[in-house]
Amino acid sequence: MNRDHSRVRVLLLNAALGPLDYSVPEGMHVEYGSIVMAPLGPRKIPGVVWEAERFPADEIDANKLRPILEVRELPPLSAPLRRLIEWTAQYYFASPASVLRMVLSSGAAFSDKRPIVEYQLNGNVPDRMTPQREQVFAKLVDVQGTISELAYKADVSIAVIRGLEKLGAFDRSEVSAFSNISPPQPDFAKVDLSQDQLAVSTVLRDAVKARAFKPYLLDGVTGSGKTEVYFEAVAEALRQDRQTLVLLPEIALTEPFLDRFKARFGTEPVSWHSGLKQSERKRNWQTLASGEAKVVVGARSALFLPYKNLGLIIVDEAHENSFKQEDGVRYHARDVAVMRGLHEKIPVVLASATPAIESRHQVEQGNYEQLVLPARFGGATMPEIEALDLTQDVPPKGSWLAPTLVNALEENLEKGEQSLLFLNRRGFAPLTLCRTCGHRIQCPNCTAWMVEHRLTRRLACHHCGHVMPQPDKCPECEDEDSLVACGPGVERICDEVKMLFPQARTAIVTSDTIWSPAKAADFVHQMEAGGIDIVVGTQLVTKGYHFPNLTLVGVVDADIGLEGGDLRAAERSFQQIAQVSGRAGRAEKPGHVYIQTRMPNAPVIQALVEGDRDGFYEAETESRRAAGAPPFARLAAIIVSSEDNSEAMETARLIGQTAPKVDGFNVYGPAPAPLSMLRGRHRHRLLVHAYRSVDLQHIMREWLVKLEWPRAVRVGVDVDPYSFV
Ligand SMILES: Nc1ncnc2c1ncn2[C@@H]1O[C@H](COP(=O)(O)OP(=O)(O)OP(=O)(O)O)[C@@H](O)[C@H]1O
Ligand SMILES: [Zn+2]
Repeated sequence: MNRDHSRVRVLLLNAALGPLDYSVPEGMHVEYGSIVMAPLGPRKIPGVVWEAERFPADEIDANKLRPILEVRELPPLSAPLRRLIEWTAQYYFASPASVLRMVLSSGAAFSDKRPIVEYQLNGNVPDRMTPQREQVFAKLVDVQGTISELAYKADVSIAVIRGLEKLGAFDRSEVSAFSNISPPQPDFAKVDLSQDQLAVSTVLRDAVKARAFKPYLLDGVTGSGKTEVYFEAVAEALRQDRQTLVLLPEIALTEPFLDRFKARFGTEPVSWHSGLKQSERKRNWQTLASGEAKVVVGARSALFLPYKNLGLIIVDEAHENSFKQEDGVRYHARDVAVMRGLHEKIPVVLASATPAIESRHQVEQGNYEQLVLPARFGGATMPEIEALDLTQDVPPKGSWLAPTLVNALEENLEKGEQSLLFLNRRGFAPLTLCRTCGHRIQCPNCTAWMVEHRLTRRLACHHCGHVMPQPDKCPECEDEDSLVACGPGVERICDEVKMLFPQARTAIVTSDTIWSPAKAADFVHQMEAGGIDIVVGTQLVTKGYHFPNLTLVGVVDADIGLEGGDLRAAERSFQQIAQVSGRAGRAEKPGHVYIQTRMPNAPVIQALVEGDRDGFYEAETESRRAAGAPPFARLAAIIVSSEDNSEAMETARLIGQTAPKVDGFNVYGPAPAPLSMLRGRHRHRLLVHAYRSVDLQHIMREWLVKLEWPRAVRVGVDVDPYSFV
């Protein structure tokens, strides 16, 4: 038999191993992209058949090859997807297996078609109650899920759920991982587009028909109808019987999106995010791989899924930094989306009211086409924006809202209109301090203060998740009643609002309160029904939402974002404040925005007040150009960490000392990271700066591959970094 047919290279789902060769037993059919099960030692692990020339590996003697055990009944991964996996691994210094893991989404691909058993409380209460059991009954009202999902949702151990199951507290039901879904209809509800909208949607529809790679920057002010416009492109993809992927930055935004999609297309799209149940995850994976799911809306991880015939990718709120993944494979979903478009030969639409400077630069370079929606839909006006100088308009002692803002809130309440206060800080207070000895309560695992969460009576580290009960005396000097909360978080602002306006109905919106799409849906419905007067929220409320009766926005502290100042600080502040301002006055009633600041003359604040977006962008772009910062050059961070500080330091020093000397390629550091301890690991950073003319990946690979460091040291590379801590 011809050796080439009996031997294949397989990329295994194991990040520690390179690809391995296997033999193909007679009668088994495999092709490139086939998903197979292969033996590895005593185990059996999944993998994908790959072109051998793309992953060099040691040639093993044909008679030593072990046979592939089975080919899964799943569509083979397409060539464009295989190229995307290779590109992502190469560009971001990740192992191909760790990218493959996102494609196969671990368990989701390997459904064995057995029905999944889910449980739901049935009202039977056991004779003996324990605190954990109480918790189950409190938290699992109307919740259905597998044993482990229920344990997770109730925050108890699996044993507690199992115990209750034995006592008959649950009803069980079998759910199939497979079901028929009715496809969205392109002409379910027609919308009349404005002239501007029509012009843009025509370009996008033609792009979908053209079936060619082309990136677009859909640049439209808040409330201009970007969603409405890209829906026309989705409709065209549906007519062409091709799939669409819509990426959203936050799972909290999926629920309102589903409603809106359903109103336009008659049925909900398939969703993909971390909040899915295992049964849903399996079903959704299978349906998008089979082509049955026509439209998928999801968080960044949806980008790597094996769509059968993708025809369009939309990245909504494309400027959002949450598209950058900060652990595992450190990729930027916006950028990988464009690469996927290139490989699949389809259009990619980046939609935003405040595009990233990187995206604008691509337009200037002629790589992306810009499509502009200059005005709000239906004659709604842009809100009036005013800066409040906190040094002049001083909040009373111990409070945070300036008198002018308080008056505005009061008037808005009287008018029966809704208000939103924005502060990008979860919890009650960012720091707890002892008045007697000056001790500050720090996380034991991180260089970070513990943040007080008064609603749950705990202190929490926002970096590693460590929590401790709220202490009643200073852990250092043991003085009682000496601990004070310093600075405000959203909970504290909400307390202030309640003191000022006891009659007002308030809501706190952060990832602590809105942690699932269902919670987000509750919030949206309450807002729409007029059940909330004043919302206090973090960046979670700044984007996407459309509440016609919301007319007042207060930015509690516009200066926070500029502290610490990495290269995008000003841009990010501008985007955040412009986005949150964009929630005000989106329908008939005009909106008003107050920005509290100590620096009313800062360029960011000035640009916001004057509505001079383009002026701000131009100045910011010029300063990036002058500084040789991205997008005019490229950066890569090297993060060295270990539980042993001297090991980490030595490795970082070794990396620094061996840095290659290449024109246009410079290495800065090492230096202790600003977050010098994270999850118990000491961290040191180096920063690589390279001009676009040099091949950063190639130089770095050649350099790092030759070095060795102790096993316990981790060296991570973050290409195009967004975080510098
Ligand atoms: N042609 C139209 N016909 C009817 N309603 C429209 C039309 N265009 C936009 N709208 C409505 O105007 C509101 C704002 O539109 P949309 O949410 O799409 O704006 P956006 O540009 O995505 O805003 P943002 O960037 O602030 O999220 C929505 O309620 C939308 O349904
Ligand atoms: Zn911590």
